[in-house]
Amino acid sequence: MPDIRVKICGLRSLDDVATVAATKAAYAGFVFFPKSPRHLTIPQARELTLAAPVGLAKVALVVDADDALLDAIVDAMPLDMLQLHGHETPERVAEIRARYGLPVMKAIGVADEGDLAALMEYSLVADQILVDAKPPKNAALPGGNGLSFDWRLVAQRRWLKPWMLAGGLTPHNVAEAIRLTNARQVDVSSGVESSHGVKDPAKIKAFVEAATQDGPPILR
Ligand SMILES: O=C(O)c1ccccc1N[C@@H]1O[C@H](COP(=O)(O)O)[C@@H](O)[C@H]1O
Repeated sequence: MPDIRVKICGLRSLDDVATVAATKAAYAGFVFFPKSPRHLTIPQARELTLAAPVGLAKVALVVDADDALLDAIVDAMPLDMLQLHGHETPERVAEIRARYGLPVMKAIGVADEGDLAALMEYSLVADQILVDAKPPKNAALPGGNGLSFDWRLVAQRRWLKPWMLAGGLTPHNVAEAIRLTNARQVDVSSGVESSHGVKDPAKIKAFVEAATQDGPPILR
């Protein structure tokens, strides 16, 4: 089986970073969105990103961020990617890519067939596409809600750029999600937490092992 690249999102402590760094996860995500229980201030995120090993890609997650916020984030810490999880237009994605010279991953919410056209549209301008569940109407968060979508909608599909599957993934369902969709990259936040916004080291380890087929089968 080809390598599966795993992103663990919403790290909030040095212990979280150490836990993720000790697994085969490829990416660590840091959230800059005040409404999120995973939100970090810039000094907090700087400390965590500096503690992360070079081989672990550090991703800053923002939601409709303006240049002032992005400037402050990018200037303060080492980053490998920007994740745009709001209503950024294709033009804004291109602008951010050009301004910061960092790879940009654009999140797209999927609920039905009608949402798939956006994946192709954004794959023209972003470096990666994050295929997430569409948040419920009036949800406080545009992602990180622990909700999945019908994976058959994206099963075996390809776009112009690498893509990552997200939304409601857990140590128990990630292997099946990969098998069904043929995703080569997966992203998780809620599914590796013991309570809202609090990461669980055992779940992180179990998730990475299940995704990379690197551990014992998970018994339910
Ligand atoms: O994690 C958050 O708090 C968050 C806030 C705002 C936008 C996105 C957020 N997380 C991303 O949402 C998806 C799915 O998360 P979950 O596994 O269903 O909880 C994932 O890409 C996170 O990076």
